[in-house]
Amino acid sequence: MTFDDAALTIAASGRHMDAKGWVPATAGNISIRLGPEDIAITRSGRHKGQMVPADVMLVDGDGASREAGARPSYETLLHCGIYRRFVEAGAVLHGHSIANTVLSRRAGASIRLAGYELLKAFPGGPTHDTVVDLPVLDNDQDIPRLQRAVDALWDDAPDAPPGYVIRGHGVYVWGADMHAAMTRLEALEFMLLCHLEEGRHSR
Ligand SMILES: CSCCC(=O)C(=O)COP(=O)(O)O
Ligand SMILES: [Zn+2]
Repeated sequence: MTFDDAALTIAASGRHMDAKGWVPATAGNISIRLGPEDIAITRSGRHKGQMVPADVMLVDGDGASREAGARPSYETLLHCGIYRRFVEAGAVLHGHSIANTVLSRRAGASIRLAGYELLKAFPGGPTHDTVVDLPVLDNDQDIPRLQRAVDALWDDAPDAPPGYVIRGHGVYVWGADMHAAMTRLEALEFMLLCHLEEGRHSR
């Protein structure tokens, strides 16, 4: 994929996430891996509902800007961490939905999703009859330190699902390409909303 194609895809994905209500204010960031050392990613502080291709820039595999003076997403190192760990990851999405924010504030170390048909969007077999324990990490403004915590989690749980939540902050999800990542994010946000609603009605 060329950088121009990636920028178009990322801009369209940002507008889609905004239409869903998952990226309020300037929340969220989005990337596509173009090669071993090239990642197209959203610039910091852009509103995802108004995204155009010029809101996307290039960084290297360590998150360093390839454009003099340009500022990539503050959370770029979290994207790099996913690409470094998972060779199959081709696109990463990060959003701040009400469901992932509220649920993560109440959760312990994970949010258990079980019995949902849409669990098929996650690895583990072509059935709803699986359980996904979505990891929840404490929020941290020190992004290198936060990435170290994510790496420690993956070291301990090599079968962790292709997503995690940062408490009171937002969700990270990835897939082989943008279509796969967005399908997974849509499935996950649907299940989290169901989980939230169930909690509300069982009180
Ligand atoms: C206003 S949201 C706070 C920052 C954040 O969590 C986020 O997702 C957006 O940061 P970026 O630097 O990618 O714009
Ligand atoms: Zn964020």
